[in-house]
Amino acid sequence: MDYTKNKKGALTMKVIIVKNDVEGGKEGYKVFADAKKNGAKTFGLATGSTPITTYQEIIKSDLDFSDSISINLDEYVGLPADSDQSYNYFMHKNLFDAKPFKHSYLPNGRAKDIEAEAKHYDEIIAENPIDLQILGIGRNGHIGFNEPGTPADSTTHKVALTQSTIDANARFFEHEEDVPRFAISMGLASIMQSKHILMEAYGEDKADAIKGMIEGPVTTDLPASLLQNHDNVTVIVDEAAASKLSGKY
Ligand SMILES: N[C@@H]1[C@@H](O)[C@H](O)[C@@H](COP(=O)(O)O)O[C@@H]1O
Repeated sequence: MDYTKNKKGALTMKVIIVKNDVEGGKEGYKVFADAKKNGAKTFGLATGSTPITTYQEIIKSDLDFSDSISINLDEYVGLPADSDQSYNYFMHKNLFDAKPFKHSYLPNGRAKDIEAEAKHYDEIIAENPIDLQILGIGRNGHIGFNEPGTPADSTTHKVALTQSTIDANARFFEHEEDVPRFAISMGLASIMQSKHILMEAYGEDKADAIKGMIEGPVTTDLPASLLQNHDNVTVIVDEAAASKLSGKY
């Protein structure tokens, strides 16, 4: 375990390398438990397969979020209301049904006016500053749905998903053409405002993105690399996702 230096030479990312996602979930749980103990009230949550083991550990525990707020990163745009592919559905199934929060916010991907919804979501984030934000990473280094090239000062916005993300997400859908082409996502600036960021990544197909995030240049071509300029980031990766790192951690 060690720290990596950002461009300013400050110690930033705490990198924890684990055997697999099950071990990672236990470490992730500890980060949530510590945050709660230290008075965190608002938790930024993520979907995807990555945070599931952390959510499972939280569910098994006696952590109580009934006095906490959750704010999710993103949601697909335009899925049918009853879709079991929505991130709203995912969060209920994987966390909220077992561990209800006082209030849980997700962007409304079925809003008529997505721009107005984005503005409303930024107001929610401003009123509830995020104490701990959990993140996964896309194979192209995206965080939330902030694809390469997203401006660093972006707030919540509508996103056209890249083909790489559509392909990666197709595994969750019956047909590739069912994968939504648009989403609404917190922006990079919104994510960077969180007091503490927990990034988790598992598997070899995340190795390039993790290498760029920790050891590459800070560039919006790989949005997660911006995290080098945040002063409180914990990274939990398995050996496969860490396999391309050249520094000692
Ligand atoms: N919007 C989500 C991201 O929040 C997530 O980090 C990424 C990786 O997903 P997975 O964890 O399944 O690899 O997928 C989607 O694009």
